[in-house]
Amino acid sequence: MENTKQVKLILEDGTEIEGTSFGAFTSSAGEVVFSTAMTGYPENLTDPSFAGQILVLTYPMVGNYGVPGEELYESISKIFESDKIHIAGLVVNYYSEEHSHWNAAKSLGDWLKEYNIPGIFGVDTRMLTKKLREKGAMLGKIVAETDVPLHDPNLDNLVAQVSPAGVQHYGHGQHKIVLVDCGTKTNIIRCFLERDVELIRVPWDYDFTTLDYDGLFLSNGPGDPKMCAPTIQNLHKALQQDKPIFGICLGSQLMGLAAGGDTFKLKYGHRSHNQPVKLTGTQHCYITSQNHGFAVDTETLPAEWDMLFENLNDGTCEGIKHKTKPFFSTQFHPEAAGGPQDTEFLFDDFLKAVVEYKETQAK
Ligand SMILES: NC(=O)CC[C@H](N)C(=O)O
Repeated sequence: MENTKQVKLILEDGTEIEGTSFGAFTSSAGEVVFSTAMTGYPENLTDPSFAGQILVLTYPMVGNYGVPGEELYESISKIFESDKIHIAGLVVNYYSEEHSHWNAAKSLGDWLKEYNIPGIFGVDTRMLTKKLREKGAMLGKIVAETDVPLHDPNLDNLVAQVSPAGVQHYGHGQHKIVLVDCGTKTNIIRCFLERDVELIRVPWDYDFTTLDYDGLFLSNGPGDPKMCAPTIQNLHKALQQDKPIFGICLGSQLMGLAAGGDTFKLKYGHRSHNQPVKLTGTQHCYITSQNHGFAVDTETLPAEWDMLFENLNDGTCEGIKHKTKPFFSTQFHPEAAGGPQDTEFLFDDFLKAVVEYKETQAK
């Protein structure tokens, strides 16, 4: 065994669990959250929405397919959801040191080491998940040699930390889409570039209302949506117009806040690849990929807005929609990566709304 150093996972309620270190032998604090997805750790670890979080995976064997090598397409990763690991730490039951997969370039442990992120294995992650479900998401820390204080990442402006510094352009399609990057997953960019789009990717606090565009997209991102005051202000202005707007995850929460509604923190969040959501007014259920700890409080939405999707596990809001204007959002991830791709058609619905908007403008 390459590394048999012991480390501890300590939760804010006093729970202490001993395990073995893999990845970087260092200490780290964050919010402890769990995902019940069975695969997809390369995607999860690079999803910027996980910034500040110690991720517990309930699937018992992790690392067996290693980590793929990077490949770029027009400066965008073809493989990962951003250009680095964002989690604060990783907690697994069995870490498989021997990996084997046709596109593996390195082990999960070596990849974590590259970014100085600690992992702990030998933890009963299902017991831990039951605890997090009963008590709710908790702060915690992985402690190696030196202790660190607990830290609540939801008090930080994590979006400002993961959003890009400048504006970038991609694609040469017919429809000009502004993507407000609050920590976007690259598969959202890939989903747009597979369609007839020119993408203008702007930072979270950029005043996009001054730009010439046909449709506005609001990305996913880490932390409490209420930290994004400048984005909410700009979005509020965009809501006064008629140009189509689509938001995913944090983008959905920002849409709710800009519309005048409120958001709240869920007891333990939704993180998995099999979350059932119902399209309001129908009996259609979609199985979706999710990663969120906050949600829009539908009770607080103004009269012009409706819930678009409902989570069939806990009844919470999985998306909202304006009753008359082409504005809609999903709390889940239609771009998947990882997870089911059943709702990718929502990108087409958005672009259809863009085409319709442009046709009415041309009349
Ligand atoms: N994936 C996301 O965009 C997550 C949004 C927000 N940070 C939440 O946890 O609810």
